[in-house]
Amino acid sequence: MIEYRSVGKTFPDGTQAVASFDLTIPSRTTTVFVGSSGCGKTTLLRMVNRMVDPTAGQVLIDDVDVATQNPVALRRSIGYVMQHAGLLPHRKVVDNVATVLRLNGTDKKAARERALEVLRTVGLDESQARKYPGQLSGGQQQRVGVARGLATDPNILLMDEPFGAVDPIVRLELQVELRRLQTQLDKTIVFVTHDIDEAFALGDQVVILKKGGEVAQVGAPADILARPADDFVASFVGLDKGGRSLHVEDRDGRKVVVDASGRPAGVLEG
Ligand SMILES: Nc1ncnc2c1ncn2[C@@H]1O[C@H](COP(=O)(O)OP(=O)(O)OP(=O)(O)O)[C@@H](O)[C@H]1O
Repeated sequence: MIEYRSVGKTFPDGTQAVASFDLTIPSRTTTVFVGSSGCGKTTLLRMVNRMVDPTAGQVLIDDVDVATQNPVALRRSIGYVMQHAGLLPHRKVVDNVATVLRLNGTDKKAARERALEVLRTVGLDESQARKYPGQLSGGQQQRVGVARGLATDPNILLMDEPFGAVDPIVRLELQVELRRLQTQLDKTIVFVTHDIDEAFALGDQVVILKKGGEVAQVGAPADILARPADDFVASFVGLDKGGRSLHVEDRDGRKVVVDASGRPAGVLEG
């Protein structure tokens, strides 16, 4: 479990990124921070592994304040996946993944074996593992980024807009893949995005943020859609202009669900 208790962050230049933030993130679930640019998502995410230290309040992992932990050891014990995969271009894919393990003291052979195993988990084979990052597509590079985040089998995986730089179709594929991985691996995932559809697709718990890390609403996607807290949330999730409204039409005895613009979204069963 990760807990934010009255957490604030003011950067040395006086920018207040987060005013006062409280949240509990249950273990083995996916929590998504979603909000527009500059609302403090990345700052909040990075407080978990001490890439950013709060200037007020506490962040606790399983009841232990991260401020009491060695930052380097903490960072190595938590998976981190960033937007542009962040791979070393002159090192083969397998070595990019093995590097984290080597830093943790795993010997070379075991590190390579584990790297290949975790690359297989994210859908990459041995021939791709032997390539350099630049020889892979953007979507494949992101898979390598995820593999690297998972290499040490951390309990917590932090993901900062990991699918932001790939095209929409690959992005959907990666979302499906992450959901599959989550069922298989059971990690505590904290995921940052500014895309509400992505947040709803991935989050067990979705945290909609306003500027300064202010929480507009926290909840399961269906609950947010059913009961948006205010007009800001309704508009952010696309309820205000009928963007998500669906209705049922009878077509040859089948109940077809149709969106506001008349496009079919599916068929009602039962
Ligand atoms: N090192 C820093 N020094 C000063 N201000 C910072 C620093 N890092 C972030 N900020 C500011 O803090 C606020 C929150 O930034 P943060 O990156 O957490 O937002 P975000 O929601 O992740 O945005 P984006 O989606 O654009 O990445 C912004 O106003 C940003 O400019």
